[in-house]
Amino acid sequence: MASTLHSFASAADLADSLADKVADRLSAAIAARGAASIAVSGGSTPKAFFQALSTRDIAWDKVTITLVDERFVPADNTRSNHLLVDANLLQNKAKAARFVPLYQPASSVEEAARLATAKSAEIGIPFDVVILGMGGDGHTASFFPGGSNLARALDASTPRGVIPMEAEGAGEPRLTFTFSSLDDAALLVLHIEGEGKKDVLAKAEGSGDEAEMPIRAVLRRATSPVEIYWAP
Ligand SMILES: O=C1O[C@H](COP(=O)(O)O)[C@@H](O)[C@H](O)[C@H]1O
Repeated sequence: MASTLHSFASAADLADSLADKVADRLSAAIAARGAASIAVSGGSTPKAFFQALSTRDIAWDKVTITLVDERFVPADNTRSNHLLVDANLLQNKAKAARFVPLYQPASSVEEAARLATAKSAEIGIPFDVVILGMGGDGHTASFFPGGSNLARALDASTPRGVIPMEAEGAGEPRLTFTFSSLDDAALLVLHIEGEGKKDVLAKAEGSGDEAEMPIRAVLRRATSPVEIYWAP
């Protein structure tokens, strides 16, 4: 499916524009079905966007927020994506939203993935909005090059749900939604910032294996068009 690049003069401009776009999509879903869902990424990039989105005037009590991926760490760990969402998105007007965490206090990441799959199954599918990020190694969600479960995660026939992932570049074991859970979102966004990420994107858009740069799976095979949001 084709992708469209939206470039902005600054990260602040991008955050505002993306927040407006996402808020419009969530409001449209609420108008149509009485509920809306969004799966967001962690990492360093989405903070300003989260803060902008949290102020938008929509019926947040009808919105379910989850993460596209998470570290297998509790929510008070500084590396938790849940902590980032708590501090920056579940604030202001968005405080009224329901949050479904991927981390579960289980004895193994495999068990946590099973529990997270069961909990997230209550969220309507497909997601109304998915916001992906991308690492300098070409990973997105927790689809890491060399990841223990990468082939399963990227296989379009793997059912929707959350699976475990371990990889050298990932630090802790991870929990990630599968490709099939994310690629058909009504609004599918890849949010990246900086010249370095633009170069990584250009490389990913070239030829080469998906396993080498897993973002390629999204750019090449997502059912929905990919809206790429970039600022320097
Ligand atoms: O590990 C992760 O990294 C990616 C990219 O993060 P960034 O810090 O380079 O913006 C992120 O999309 C993913 O959700 C996160 O778990």
